[in-house]
Amino acid sequence: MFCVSVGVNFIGGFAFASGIPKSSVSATMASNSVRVAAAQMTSISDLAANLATCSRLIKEAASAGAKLLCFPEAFSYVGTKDGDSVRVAEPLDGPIMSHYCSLARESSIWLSLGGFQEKGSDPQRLSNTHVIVDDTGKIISSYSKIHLFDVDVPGGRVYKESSFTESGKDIVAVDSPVGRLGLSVCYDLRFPEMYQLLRFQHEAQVLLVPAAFTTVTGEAHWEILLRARAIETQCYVIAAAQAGKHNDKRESYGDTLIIDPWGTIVGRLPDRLSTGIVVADIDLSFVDSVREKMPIAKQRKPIGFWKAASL
Ligand SMILES: O=C(O)CNC(=O)[C@H](CS)NC(=O)CCC(=O)C(=O)O
Repeated sequence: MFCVSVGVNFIGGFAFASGIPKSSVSATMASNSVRVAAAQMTSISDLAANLATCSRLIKEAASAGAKLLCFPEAFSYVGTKDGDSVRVAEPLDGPIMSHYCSLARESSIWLSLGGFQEKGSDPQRLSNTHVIVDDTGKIISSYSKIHLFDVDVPGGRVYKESSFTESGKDIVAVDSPVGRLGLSVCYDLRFPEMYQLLRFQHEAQVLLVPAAFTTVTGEAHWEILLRARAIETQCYVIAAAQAGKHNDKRESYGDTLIIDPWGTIVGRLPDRLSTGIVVADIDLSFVDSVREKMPIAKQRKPIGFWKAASL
């Protein structure tokens, strides 16, 4: 079974839980736009099973005409306990990432692989790395998660990501066929200054937020934070999410979203927890027009202004 969902909240967006969409997708594509896709999945502690799911979703996205497919944080593996992901961690030139690079090449599609367990020099700790692969299967950029999820979730678990993860140091933006991408991972979403830098210093047009939000925090904050980041940076936001039960102890909120620079949701799966892809058309001239009509880049005050004003 598959379903296509197009409604007031899905302007230009299509979602399908599996298979090829019923409607003729290309007939509705705007002339100067580029199609993107975002995946939703429930990764488990089985590398081969997750790779098979990703492979299927990559083929779906490519046949829907998407130039870029974004996967959620921890797409290749979600362990049952913290140590598990350190054990499966590999360098970016290891066998796991090369499988994903081959899939990109075979389907001629760019991939955003958010939250790969990257092995570093410290055997006790990994980097939570967002990797961009081009349509020839080449890794062209990577960003390691800067803000680590050390949080006592009210009514939920205590998380201490820093106990097994090394924090990244560099902000990363990279050009792609769908515009200039600003890279981030999950909990970074709560730190707006990073997205301000991505927009105003690194000239991002499309912000990528692969995530595995908790159910409690997702319900309260997910959509609001994502739409706020889109509105205040005047960027498209693509937020691929882990969804549902990974194991007995772990569950993710889901609700993969694509949002335009006006804050409108243009892509959302019909079911918050299903596995599948959603596609939407990115129109960079719309980014320009929003920025031209509301010129916040020129109107914002430098830090020095605030210091002087408060004296
Ligand atoms: O470790 C893995 O397997 C994948 N990584 C995660 O799940 C990470 C670190 S524990 N989760 C988050 O950042 C949740 C953020 C969140 O839920 C919020 O900001 O509210």
